[in-house]
Amino acid sequence: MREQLIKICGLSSPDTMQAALDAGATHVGLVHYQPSPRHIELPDASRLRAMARGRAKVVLLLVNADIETTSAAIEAIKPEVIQFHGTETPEWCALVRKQVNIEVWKALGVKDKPTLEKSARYIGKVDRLLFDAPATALPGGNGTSFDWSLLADHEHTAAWGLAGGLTPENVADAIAQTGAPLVDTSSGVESAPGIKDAAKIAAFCAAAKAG
Ligand SMILES: O=C(O)c1ccccc1NCC(=O)[C@H](O)[C@H](O)COP(=O)(O)O
Repeated sequence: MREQLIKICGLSSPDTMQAALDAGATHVGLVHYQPSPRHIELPDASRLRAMARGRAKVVLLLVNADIETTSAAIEAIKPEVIQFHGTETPEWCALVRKQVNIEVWKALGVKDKPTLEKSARYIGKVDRLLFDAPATALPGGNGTSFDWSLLADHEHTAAWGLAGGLTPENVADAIAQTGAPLVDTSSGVESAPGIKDAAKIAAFCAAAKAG
């Protein structure tokens, strides 16, 4: 039976990292992007990274980071995955993937069919596409969903995941509707922006596994 992949994104404290690991998250996201309420500095990120070693894959989340920031973050965190969540080009993603030999994901905001089809330019350049809601106040982490029916007849030719407004209450339905092999949440498991809630994390993971 296929394992449901579950990413809890925007973790920034040891207790909620522990909650995500104990709940069975397969991926844990660390946001290194100053404007985000989930931004984590590299020393703290490195300490959370150590907690996850051998239990879940650490996803370093960057948004249009320059080479120095990208290099420093990779060196400090040594993630299993880098998720680019800005306007990074397929060429940039492929270059980083080749240079550092780390799994690379590209997040894309799905507005309509054309934007979904444009994701094809990343095929072969990244390891996974993450279909998220379009950027609003932030490039991601806005707690808003996109129209999942847009995925109904989309031919997935690469590994992919679903993000945007997923909660313990709707994640099973999202999986049933889309067949998403990976689900990703940030706002939906928080009590306030940037404040992760251990009970919501557990509920999300349980619902996703049951989905
Ligand atoms: O989480 C953030 O604060 C964030 C900020 C800037 C870019 C990306 C960000 N999050 C990336 C993610 O993968 C989120 O989990 C994804 O966008 C879904 O967020 P949400 O709708 O809040 O569940």
